[in-house]
Amino acid sequence: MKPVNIGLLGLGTVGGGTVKVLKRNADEITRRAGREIHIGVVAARDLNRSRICDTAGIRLTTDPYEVVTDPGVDIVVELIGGLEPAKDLVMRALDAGKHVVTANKMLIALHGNEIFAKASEKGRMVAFEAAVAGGIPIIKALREGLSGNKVEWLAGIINGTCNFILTEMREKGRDFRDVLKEAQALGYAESDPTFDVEGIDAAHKLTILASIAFGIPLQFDRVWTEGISSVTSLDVAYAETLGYRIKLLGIARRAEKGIELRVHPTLIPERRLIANVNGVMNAVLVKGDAVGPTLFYGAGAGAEPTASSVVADIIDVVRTLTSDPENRVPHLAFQPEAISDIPILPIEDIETAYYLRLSAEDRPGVLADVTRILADHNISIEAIIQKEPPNGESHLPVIMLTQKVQERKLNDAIREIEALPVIGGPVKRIRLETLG
Ligand SMILES: NC(=O)C1=CN([C@@H]2O[C@H](COP(=O)(O)OP(=O)(O)OC[C@H]3O[C@@H](n4cnc5c(N)ncnc54)[C@H](O)[C@@H]3O)[C@@H](O)[C@H]2O)C=CC1
Ligand SMILES: N[C@@H](CC=O)C(=O)O
Ligand code: NA
Repeated sequence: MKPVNIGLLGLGTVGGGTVKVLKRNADEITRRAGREIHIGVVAARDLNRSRICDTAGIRLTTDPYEVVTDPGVDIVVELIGGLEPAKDLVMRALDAGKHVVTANKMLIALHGNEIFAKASEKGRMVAFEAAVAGGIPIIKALREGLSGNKVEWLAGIINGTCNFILTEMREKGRDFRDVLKEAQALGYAESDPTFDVEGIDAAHKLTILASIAFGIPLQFDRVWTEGISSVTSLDVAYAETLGYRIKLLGIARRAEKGIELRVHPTLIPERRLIANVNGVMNAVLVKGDAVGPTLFYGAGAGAEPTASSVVADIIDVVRTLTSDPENRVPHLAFQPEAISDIPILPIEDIETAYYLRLSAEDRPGVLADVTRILADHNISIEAIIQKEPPNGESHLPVIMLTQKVQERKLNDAIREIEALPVIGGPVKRIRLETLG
C-alpha cells in the first residue's frame, strides 16, 4: 500500500517532537498503522531556525496554505496554535477532503462545534488527543474505554505549567515568576503564559472533557475560571499544616439540576493519589457509575509526551482511512439529535467545602463574631487555626476549613464578616474537594 502523506503545520515544541517521534519509531508506527507514514510537507515560519528535530528529506515551506491545499496530503497536523490562521487552515483542510489532527485546545474549545459539524459533513476525522492532558490518552479513555458508563464527575490536574509552579513553590519555596520562566524555557507554557496561570488553558481542556463525558456542546464561556496567581506560599504552607495540598483542578460534575464546570485552585487531602501528582505531570480522575473511580496519570506538557498523543491520533486516522469514520464511537456532543441540553450551573449553586483565610485584630471576642456569622448561615467549621501576627502587624491570620455549603450562602456570610470593623481586608477563599 502506498504511504500516507502527512502535512504538518508548525515546527515548534510539539511539531518538532512529532517529527522526532515519527522518525525514531518509524518501524513500530508503520506496523501499528498498517502503512508507512511519510512527512510530505511542513510549514514553518522561519526556515533557517535550528530545530529539536532533523528535517532532512522533508519539504519545508513558509506558506501553511500550501500544505492544506496540497493534493498529495492525506492528513493535516495542525501544531501552530492560536485561533487564526489555525481555524481557517483546519476548515480549508476539511473542505479539501483531508483528515485533521490537532493539539490546539483553544481552537477546539472555542470553535469545535463548527469544526466537528464541517468534519461530519465532509466525512472526515478531527482528532485532538494532544489537546487535553498532553501525553495521557484521556480522550480515548473517556470516549471509548469508559463508554459503557454514565460519568458522574471528573476532576483533573490539566495544566502542567501550573502544577509545575505549585510544586516548586511548595517543595522548594521558589518564587512564582522564577518558576514560570523555567516552565516557558522547558516548552510547557502557552505562547501567552497568562493562559496557563489564569486557568484559561485548563478551562479550554475542561470544556472538551465535559463535552465528551456528558454529551453536551462545547461551552467554554460557561466555565467558572480562576487561576493560581492569587495563591501565596502562605496558603500553600497553611494548607499543608492542615493536611492538604493546593492544586489547580478542573472539575465537571453532574449535579441534580445541571452540570458544574469550574477551574480553580483547590485544597485536596494529601492522602489522595491526585494530591501527590507533582511537577509537569497531569492526572484526571473520572468517576463512572459502573467502573467507580479511575485515575489517568502522565506528562501533561512537553515536546515528546505531547507528540506521543499526536502520533497516536495519526495512527488512529490512518487505520480508519479505509473505513467510515462515522462508525467509531461518536463524540455525541456533535450529533444534533444526541446532544444533551442539561444546563451548566452558575457558580453560586455549587456546594463544596472551603478554606478561608482572614486577617483579624488581635483582641478578645473577634473570633466569636466570625463564628457567629458562620453559624447564622448554617455553615459548620471543620477546623480553625490562628497564627501569630507577622512582625510588627496588629492583625493575625485566622485559617478555617468549613464543611460543605452552597457557595451563595458562603458569599453572604463572607460579606458580613468583611463588614466587621475588626477584620482587615478581604476574606480569602480556596475551595476544598475531598474527591472521595
Ligand atoms: N507545548 C506543549 O507542551 C503543548 C502544546 N499544546 C498545543 O500545541 C500547539 C503548539 O504548541 P507549541 O508547539 O508549544 O508552540 P510553539 O510556539 O513552540 O510552536 C508553534 C510553531 O508554529 C509556528 N507558526 C505559527 N504560526 C505559523 C504560521 N502561520 N505558519 C507556519 N508556522 C507557524 C511558530 O513559528 C512556532 O514555531 C498549541 O496549540 C498548544 O496549545 C498542546 C499540548 C502540550
Ligand atoms: N501549557 C499547557 C501545555 C499543554 O497542554 C500546560 O502547561 O499544560
Ligand atoms: Na491527551
